[in-house]
Amino acid sequence: MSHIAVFGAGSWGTAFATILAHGGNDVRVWGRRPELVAQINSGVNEDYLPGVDLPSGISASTDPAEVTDGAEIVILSVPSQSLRTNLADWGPLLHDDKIVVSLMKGIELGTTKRMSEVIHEVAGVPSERIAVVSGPNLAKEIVRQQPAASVVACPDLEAADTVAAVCSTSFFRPYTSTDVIGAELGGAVKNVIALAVGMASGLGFGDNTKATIITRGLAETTRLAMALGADPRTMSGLAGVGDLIATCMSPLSRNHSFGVKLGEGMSVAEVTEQTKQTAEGVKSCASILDLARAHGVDVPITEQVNRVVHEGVSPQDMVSVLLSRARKHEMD
Ligand SMILES: NC(=O)c1ccc[n+]([C@@H]2O[C@H](COP(=O)([O-])OP(=O)(O)OC[C@H]3O[C@@H](n4cnc5c(N)ncnc54)[C@H](O)[C@@H]3O)[C@@H](O)[C@H]2O)c1
Ligand SMILES: O=P(O)(O)OC[C@H](O)CO
Repeated sequence: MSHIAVFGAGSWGTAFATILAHGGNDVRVWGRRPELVAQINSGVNEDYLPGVDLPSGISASTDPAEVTDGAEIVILSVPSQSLRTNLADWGPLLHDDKIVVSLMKGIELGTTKRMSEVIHEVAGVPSERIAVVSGPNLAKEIVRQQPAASVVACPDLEAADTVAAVCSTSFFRPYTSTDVIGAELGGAVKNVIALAVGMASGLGFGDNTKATIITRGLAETTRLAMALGADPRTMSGLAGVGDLIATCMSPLSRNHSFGVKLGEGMSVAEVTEQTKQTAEGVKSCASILDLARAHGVDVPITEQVNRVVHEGVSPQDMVSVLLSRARKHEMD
Protein backbone atom coordinates (compact mmCIF):
# COMPACT_ATOMS: atom_id res chain seq x y z
CA MET A 1 0.00 0.00 0.00
CA SER A 2 1.30 3.47 -0.89
CA HIS A 3 0.45 6.71 0.84
CA ILE A 4 -0.63 9.22 -1.80
CA ALA A 5 -1.54 12.91 -1.44
CA VAL A 6 -4.03 14.53 -3.84
CA PHE A 7 -4.18 18.33 -4.02
CA GLY A 8 -7.58 19.42 -5.32
CA ALA A 9 -10.97 18.17 -4.14
CA GLY A 10 -12.87 18.99 -7.34
CA SER A 11 -14.22 16.49 -9.88
CA TRP A 12 -11.00 14.99 -11.14
CA GLY A 13 -8.96 15.19 -7.92
CA THR A 14 -11.73 13.31 -6.11
CA ALA A 15 -12.36 10.86 -8.97
CA PHE A 16 -8.64 10.08 -9.23
CA ALA A 17 -8.57 9.60 -5.44
CA THR A 18 -11.28 6.94 -5.88
CA ILE A 19 -9.11 5.11 -8.47
CA LEU A 20 -6.18 5.19 -6.05
CA ALA A 21 -8.34 3.98 -3.15
CA HIS A 22 -9.68 1.10 -5.28
CA GLY A 23 -6.02 0.32 -6.01
CA GLY A 24 -5.59 -0.29 -2.27
CA ASN A 25 -3.71 2.91 -1.43
CA ASP A 26 -4.02 5.23 1.55
CA VAL A 27 -5.22 8.47 -0.07
CA ARG A 28 -5.27 11.90 1.57
CA VAL A 29 -6.99 14.72 -0.29
CA TRP A 30 -6.29 18.41 0.27
CA GLY A 31 -9.28 20.72 -0.16
CA ARG A 32 -9.58 24.48 0.25
CA ARG A 33 -12.98 24.56 1.92
CA PRO A 34 -13.55 22.92 5.36
CA GLU A 35 -17.20 22.08 4.38
CA LEU A 36 -16.03 20.11 1.34
CA VAL A 37 -13.29 18.39 3.36
CA ALA A 38 -15.94 17.39 5.93
CA GLN A 39 -18.11 15.95 3.13
CA ILE A 40 -15.22 13.85 1.81
CA ASN A 41 -14.46 12.62 5.32
CA SER A 42 -18.09 11.49 5.56
CA GLY A 43 -17.74 9.53 2.28
CA VAL A 44 -19.25 11.87 -0.34
CA ASN A 45 -18.41 14.91 -2.50
CA GLU A 46 -21.89 16.20 -3.29
CA ASP A 47 -20.56 19.52 -4.65
CA TYR A 48 -18.64 17.92 -7.53
CA LEU A 49 -19.75 14.29 -7.75
CA PRO A 50 -23.36 14.17 -6.51
CA GLY A 51 -24.87 10.78 -5.78
CA VAL A 52 -21.52 8.99 -5.56
CA ASP A 53 -20.35 7.10 -2.45
CA LEU A 54 -16.58 7.37 -2.10
CA PRO A 55 -14.70 4.16 -1.31
CA SER A 56 -12.98 3.68 2.04
CA GLY A 57 -9.30 4.60 2.10
CA ILE A 58 -9.84 8.30 1.33
CA SER A 59 -9.50 11.01 3.97
CA ALA A 60 -9.33 14.79 3.51
CA SER A 61 -7.79 17.82 5.20
CA THR A 62 -7.29 21.54 4.60
CA ASP A 63 -3.69 21.22 5.86
CA PRO A 64 -1.14 20.66 3.03
CA ALA A 65 1.51 19.38 5.47
CA GLU A 66 -0.88 16.81 6.91
CA VAL A 67 -1.78 15.31 3.52
CA THR A 68 1.82 15.17 2.27
CA ASP A 69 3.37 13.81 5.48
CA GLY A 70 4.86 10.42 4.53
CA ALA A 71 3.44 10.52 0.97
CA GLU A 72 5.52 8.85 -1.74
CA ILE A 73 3.44 10.33 -4.56
CA VAL A 74 1.77 13.77 -4.72
CA ILE A 75 -1.00 14.35 -7.27
CA LEU A 76 -1.87 17.90 -8.37
CA SER A 77 -5.40 18.59 -9.68
CA VAL A 78 -6.24 22.29 -9.42
CA PRO A 79 -7.13 24.73 -12.22
CA SER A 80 -4.05 25.26 -14.42
CA GLN A 81 -4.07 29.02 -13.99
CA SER A 82 -3.88 28.78 -10.17
CA LEU A 83 -1.09 26.17 -10.01
CA ARG A 84 1.79 28.67 -9.83
CA THR A 85 0.24 30.49 -6.87
CA ASN A 86 -0.61 27.21 -5.13
CA LEU A 87 2.92 25.88 -5.55
CA ALA A 88 4.35 28.92 -3.80
CA ASP A 89 2.83 27.35 -0.64
CA TRP A 90 3.10 23.66 -1.48
CA GLY A 91 6.51 23.63 -3.20
CA PRO A 92 8.58 22.94 -0.04
CA LEU A 93 6.38 19.88 0.67
CA LEU A 94 7.18 18.23 -2.69
CA HIS A 95 10.76 17.18 -2.00
CA ASP A 96 12.26 14.02 -0.38
CA ASP A 97 12.14 11.99 -3.62
CA LYS A 98 8.38 12.24 -3.93
CA ILE A 99 6.99 11.70 -7.43
CA VAL A 100 4.78 14.65 -8.41
CA VAL A 101 1.93 13.93 -10.83
CA SER A 102 0.02 16.52 -12.83
CA LEU A 103 -3.59 15.72 -13.78
CA MET A 104 -4.09 19.19 -15.24
CA LYS A 105 -4.94 19.97 -18.86
CA GLY A 106 -4.04 23.59 -19.49
CA ILE A 107 -1.26 25.95 -20.60
CA GLU A 108 -0.30 28.86 -18.35
CA LEU A 109 -1.39 32.32 -19.51
CA GLY A 110 1.46 34.78 -19.92
CA THR A 111 4.30 32.22 -19.81
CA THR A 112 2.81 29.60 -22.24
CA LYS A 113 4.28 26.92 -19.96
CA ARG A 114 2.98 23.39 -19.61
CA MET A 115 2.03 22.31 -16.08
CA SER A 116 5.09 20.05 -15.70
CA GLU A 117 7.27 23.07 -16.56
CA VAL A 118 5.50 25.19 -13.91
CA ILE A 119 6.04 22.44 -11.30
CA HIS A 120 9.72 22.18 -12.20
CA GLU A 121 10.22 25.95 -12.19
CA VAL A 122 8.30 26.88 -9.04
CA ALA A 123 8.80 23.84 -6.81
CA GLY A 124 12.25 22.83 -8.12
CA VAL A 125 11.15 19.22 -8.65
CA PRO A 126 13.49 17.47 -11.14
CA SER A 127 11.79 16.57 -14.46
CA GLU A 128 12.53 12.87 -13.86
CA ARG A 129 10.18 12.99 -10.85
CA ILE A 130 7.32 14.82 -12.62
CA ALA A 131 4.70 12.64 -14.31
CA VAL A 132 1.56 13.54 -16.23
CA VAL A 133 -1.65 11.49 -16.40
CA SER A 134 -3.79 12.23 -19.43
CA GLY A 135 -6.42 10.38 -21.46
CA PRO A 136 -10.16 10.05 -22.11
CA ASN A 137 -11.15 10.23 -18.44
CA LEU A 138 -14.42 12.02 -17.75
CA ALA A 139 -14.64 12.09 -13.94
CA LYS A 140 -18.33 11.22 -13.75
CA GLU A 141 -17.81 8.01 -15.76
CA ILE A 142 -14.69 7.04 -13.79
CA VAL A 143 -16.43 7.27 -10.40
CA ARG A 144 -19.08 4.90 -11.75
CA GLN A 145 -16.23 2.49 -12.49
CA GLN A 146 -16.86 2.50 -16.24
CA PRO A 147 -13.79 1.02 -18.00
CA ALA A 148 -11.24 3.53 -19.27
CA ALA A 149 -7.54 3.83 -19.98
CA SER A 150 -5.02 6.64 -19.73
CA VAL A 151 -1.36 7.52 -20.25
CA VAL A 152 1.18 8.07 -17.48
CA ALA A 153 4.04 10.03 -19.04
CA CYS A 154 7.38 10.74 -17.36
CA PRO A 155 10.95 11.05 -18.73
CA ASP A 156 11.89 8.33 -16.22
CA LEU A 157 9.97 5.20 -17.28
CA GLU A 158 10.49 3.63 -13.86
CA ALA A 159 8.73 6.58 -12.19
CA ALA A 160 5.93 6.36 -14.81
CA ASP A 161 5.55 2.68 -13.95
CA THR A 162 5.43 3.44 -10.21
CA VAL A 163 2.51 5.82 -10.84
CA ALA A 164 0.83 3.37 -13.25
CA ALA A 165 1.09 0.62 -10.61
CA VAL A 166 -0.80 2.61 -7.97
CA CYS A 167 -3.64 3.60 -10.33
CA SER A 168 -4.17 0.21 -11.98
CA THR A 169 -7.62 -1.14 -11.11
CA SER A 170 -10.25 -3.46 -12.56
CA PHE A 171 -11.78 -0.46 -14.40
CA PHE A 172 -8.78 1.85 -15.03
CA ARG A 173 -5.84 0.81 -17.23
CA PRO A 174 -2.81 3.14 -17.34
CA TYR A 175 -0.23 2.85 -20.14
CA THR A 176 3.26 4.31 -19.68
CA SER A 177 5.09 6.77 -21.96
CA THR A 178 8.08 9.09 -21.86
CA ASP A 179 6.39 11.72 -24.05
CA VAL A 180 5.41 14.35 -21.46
CA ILE A 181 5.15 17.12 -24.06
CA GLY A 182 2.78 15.11 -26.26
CA ALA A 183 0.59 14.05 -23.33
CA GLU A 184 0.30 17.62 -22.02
CA LEU A 185 -0.30 19.19 -25.43
CA GLY A 186 -2.95 16.59 -26.33
CA GLY A 187 -4.75 17.22 -23.03
CA ALA A 188 -4.70 21.01 -23.30
CA VAL A 189 -5.54 21.53 -26.98
CA LYS A 190 -8.46 19.05 -27.02
CA ASN A 191 -10.30 21.36 -24.60
CA VAL A 192 -10.13 24.17 -27.18
CA ILE A 193 -11.25 21.87 -30.00
CA ALA A 194 -14.14 20.68 -27.77
CA LEU A 195 -15.26 24.30 -27.40
CA ALA A 196 -15.36 24.57 -31.21
CA VAL A 197 -17.27 21.28 -31.59
CA GLY A 198 -19.70 22.39 -28.88
CA MET A 199 -20.30 25.66 -30.73
CA ALA A 200 -20.99 23.75 -33.95
CA SER A 201 -23.48 21.60 -32.05
CA GLY A 202 -25.14 24.64 -30.51
CA LEU A 203 -25.47 26.17 -33.96
CA GLY A 204 -27.43 23.06 -35.00
CA PHE A 205 -24.77 21.39 -37.15
CA GLY A 206 -24.53 17.59 -37.24
CA ASP A 207 -21.93 14.87 -37.21
CA ASN A 208 -20.14 15.75 -40.46
CA THR A 209 -19.28 19.15 -39.03
CA LYS A 210 -18.18 17.70 -35.68
CA ALA A 211 -16.00 15.03 -37.33
CA THR A 212 -14.44 17.70 -39.53
CA ILE A 213 -13.52 19.89 -36.55
CA ILE A 214 -12.20 16.92 -34.57
CA THR A 215 -10.02 15.73 -37.48
CA ARG A 216 -8.66 19.15 -38.34
CA GLY A 217 -8.26 19.80 -34.59
CA LEU A 218 -6.08 16.72 -34.36
CA ALA A 219 -4.03 18.01 -37.31
CA GLU A 220 -3.28 21.32 -35.59
CA THR A 221 -2.59 19.64 -32.24
CA THR A 222 -0.11 17.33 -33.96
CA ARG A 223 1.62 20.21 -35.78
CA LEU A 224 2.08 22.11 -32.52
CA ALA A 225 3.12 19.06 -30.51
CA MET A 226 5.77 18.13 -33.10
CA ALA A 227 7.10 21.70 -33.19
CA LEU A 228 7.59 21.43 -29.42
CA GLY A 229 9.42 18.11 -29.71
CA ALA A 230 6.64 15.61 -28.97
CA ASP A 231 6.43 12.14 -30.48
CA PRO A 232 3.68 12.36 -33.18
CA ARG A 233 2.57 8.81 -32.28
CA THR A 234 1.24 10.17 -28.95
CA MET A 235 -1.41 12.01 -30.96
CA SER A 236 -2.88 8.74 -32.22
CA GLY A 237 -2.96 7.41 -28.65
CA LEU A 238 -5.17 7.85 -25.60
CA ALA A 239 -3.77 11.28 -24.65
CA GLY A 240 -4.25 12.47 -28.25
CA VAL A 241 -7.16 11.31 -30.34
CA GLY A 242 -8.64 9.28 -27.44
CA ASP A 243 -9.15 12.27 -25.20
CA LEU A 244 -10.10 14.45 -28.17
CA ILE A 245 -13.01 12.14 -29.07
CA ALA A 246 -14.27 11.80 -25.48
CA THR A 247 -14.17 15.52 -24.79
CA CYS A 248 -15.57 16.65 -28.14
CA MET A 249 -18.46 14.15 -28.15
CA SER A 250 -19.54 13.95 -24.50
CA PRO A 251 -22.25 16.08 -22.90
CA LEU A 252 -20.33 15.43 -19.64
CA SER A 253 -17.42 17.56 -20.89
CA ARG A 254 -17.44 21.06 -19.41
CA ASN A 255 -15.56 22.44 -22.43
CA HIS A 256 -17.99 20.86 -24.90
CA SER A 257 -21.01 22.09 -22.89
CA PHE A 258 -19.54 25.60 -22.63
CA GLY A 259 -19.20 25.64 -26.43
CA VAL A 260 -22.77 24.39 -26.96
CA LYS A 261 -24.14 27.31 -24.92
CA LEU A 262 -22.05 29.79 -26.92
CA GLY A 263 -23.36 28.24 -30.15
CA GLU A 264 -26.90 28.57 -28.86
CA GLY A 265 -26.38 32.30 -28.48
CA MET A 266 -25.33 32.89 -24.88
CA SER A 267 -22.44 35.30 -24.24
CA VAL A 268 -19.13 34.20 -22.73
CA ALA A 269 -19.98 36.16 -19.56
CA GLU A 270 -23.38 34.43 -19.26
CA VAL A 271 -21.92 30.95 -19.71
CA THR A 272 -19.04 31.70 -17.32
CA GLU A 273 -21.57 32.84 -14.70
CA GLN A 274 -23.43 29.52 -15.03
CA THR A 275 -20.29 27.33 -15.08
CA LYS A 276 -19.25 26.30 -11.59
CA GLN A 277 -16.40 24.06 -12.71
CA THR A 278 -13.16 24.45 -14.63
CA ALA A 279 -13.45 24.61 -18.44
CA GLU A 280 -9.72 24.91 -19.13
CA GLY A 281 -10.05 25.69 -22.86
CA VAL A 282 -11.66 29.06 -22.16
CA LYS A 283 -8.39 30.44 -20.81
CA SER A 284 -5.94 28.11 -22.52
CA CYS A 285 -7.13 29.03 -26.04
CA ALA A 286 -5.20 32.29 -25.56
CA SER A 287 -2.02 30.69 -24.18
CA ILE A 288 -2.05 27.90 -26.78
CA LEU A 289 -2.41 30.50 -29.54
CA ASP A 290 0.56 32.44 -28.09
CA LEU A 291 2.57 29.22 -27.89
CA ALA A 292 1.74 28.32 -31.51
CA ARG A 293 2.64 31.81 -32.76
CA ALA A 294 5.95 31.69 -30.88
CA HIS A 295 6.78 28.48 -32.80
CA GLY A 296 5.35 29.64 -36.14
CA VAL A 297 2.64 26.95 -36.12
CA ASP A 298 -0.72 27.48 -37.83
CA VAL A 299 -3.62 26.62 -35.45
CA PRO A 300 -6.70 27.99 -37.24
CA ILE A 301 -9.37 26.42 -35.01
CA THR A 302 -7.65 27.59 -31.83
CA GLU A 303 -7.28 31.04 -33.36
CA GLN A 304 -11.00 31.25 -34.14
CA VAL A 305 -12.06 29.88 -30.73
CA ASN A 306 -9.89 32.56 -29.15
CA ARG A 307 -11.63 35.22 -31.29
CA VAL A 308 -15.05 34.02 -30.09
CA VAL A 309 -14.09 33.71 -26.44
CA HIS A 310 -11.87 36.77 -26.06
CA GLU A 311 -12.74 39.12 -28.94
CA GLY A 312 -16.53 38.85 -29.12
CA VAL A 313 -16.70 37.27 -32.60
CA SER A 314 -19.87 35.15 -33.09
CA PRO A 315 -19.65 31.34 -33.44
CA GLN A 316 -21.33 31.66 -36.87
CA ASP A 317 -18.53 34.01 -38.01
CA MET A 318 -15.99 31.52 -36.67
CA VAL A 319 -17.42 28.84 -38.96
CA SER A 320 -17.48 31.18 -41.98
CA VAL A 321 -13.84 32.18 -41.45
CA LEU A 322 -12.71 28.55 -41.12
CA LEU A 323 -14.51 27.53 -44.32
CA SER A 324 -13.25 30.46 -46.38
CA ARG A 325 -9.56 29.81 -45.71
CA ALA A 326 -7.30 29.35 -48.74
CA ARG A 327 -7.34 25.81 -50.18
CA LYS A 328 -4.37 23.65 -49.15
CA HIS A 329 -3.01 20.10 -49.20
CA GLU A 330 -4.62 18.06 -46.42
CA MET A 331 -1.33 16.80 -44.98
CA ASP A 332 0.56 20.13 -45.00
N1 LIG B 1 -13.19 16.60 -14.50
C1 LIG B 1 -12.65 15.77 -15.35
O1 LIG B 1 -13.34 14.89 -15.89
C2 LIG B 1 -11.18 15.85 -15.68
C3 LIG B 1 -10.56 14.76 -16.24
C4 LIG B 1 -9.20 14.83 -16.57
C5 LIG B 1 -8.50 15.99 -16.30
N2 LIG B 1 -9.13 17.06 -15.74
C6 LIG B 1 -8.30 18.24 -15.46
O2 LIG B 1 -8.08 18.29 -14.05
C7 LIG B 1 -7.87 19.64 -13.62
C8 LIG B 1 -8.81 19.92 -12.45
O3 LIG B 1 -10.13 19.83 -12.97
P1 LIG B 1 -11.40 19.44 -12.13
O4 LIG B 1 -12.31 18.75 -13.06
O5 LIG B 1 -11.07 18.75 -10.87
O6 LIG B 1 -11.96 20.91 -11.84
P2 LIG B 1 -13.09 21.31 -10.81
O7 LIG B 1 -13.54 22.66 -11.22
O8 LIG B 1 -14.09 20.22 -10.68
O9 LIG B 1 -12.30 21.39 -9.43
C9 LIG B 1 -11.22 22.27 -9.25
C10 LIG B 1 -10.81 22.25 -7.79
O10 LIG B 1 -9.78 23.22 -7.60
C11 LIG B 1 -10.18 24.10 -6.56
N3 LIG B 1 -9.67 25.43 -6.85
C12 LIG B 1 -10.21 26.39 -7.63
N4 LIG B 1 -9.43 27.49 -7.62
C13 LIG B 1 -8.39 27.19 -6.81
C14 LIG B 1 -7.27 27.92 -6.36
N5 LIG B 1 -7.05 29.16 -6.73
N6 LIG B 1 -6.42 27.30 -5.53
C15 LIG B 1 -6.62 26.03 -5.12
N7 LIG B 1 -7.67 25.31 -5.49
C16 LIG B 1 -8.54 25.89 -6.32
C17 LIG B 1 -11.69 24.08 -6.55
O11 LIG B 1 -12.19 24.49 -5.29
C18 LIG B 1 -11.95 22.61 -6.84
O12 LIG B 1 -11.85 21.85 -5.68
C19 LIG B 1 -8.15 20.51 -14.86
O13 LIG B 1 -6.94 20.87 -15.43
C20 LIG B 1 -8.94 19.58 -15.79
O14 LIG B 1 -8.74 19.91 -17.15
C21 LIG B 1 -10.44 17.02 -15.41
O1 LIG C 1 -14.96 18.19 -18.66
P1 LIG C 1 -13.75 18.59 -19.46
O2 LIG C 1 -14.13 19.26 -20.75
O3 LIG C 1 -12.77 19.38 -18.64
O4 LIG C 1 -13.00 17.26 -19.90
C1 LIG C 1 -12.70 16.31 -18.92
C2 LIG C 1 -11.55 15.39 -19.30
O5 LIG C 1 -10.40 16.12 -19.62
C3 LIG C 1 -11.87 14.38 -20.35
O6 LIG C 1 -10.80 13.49 -20.50
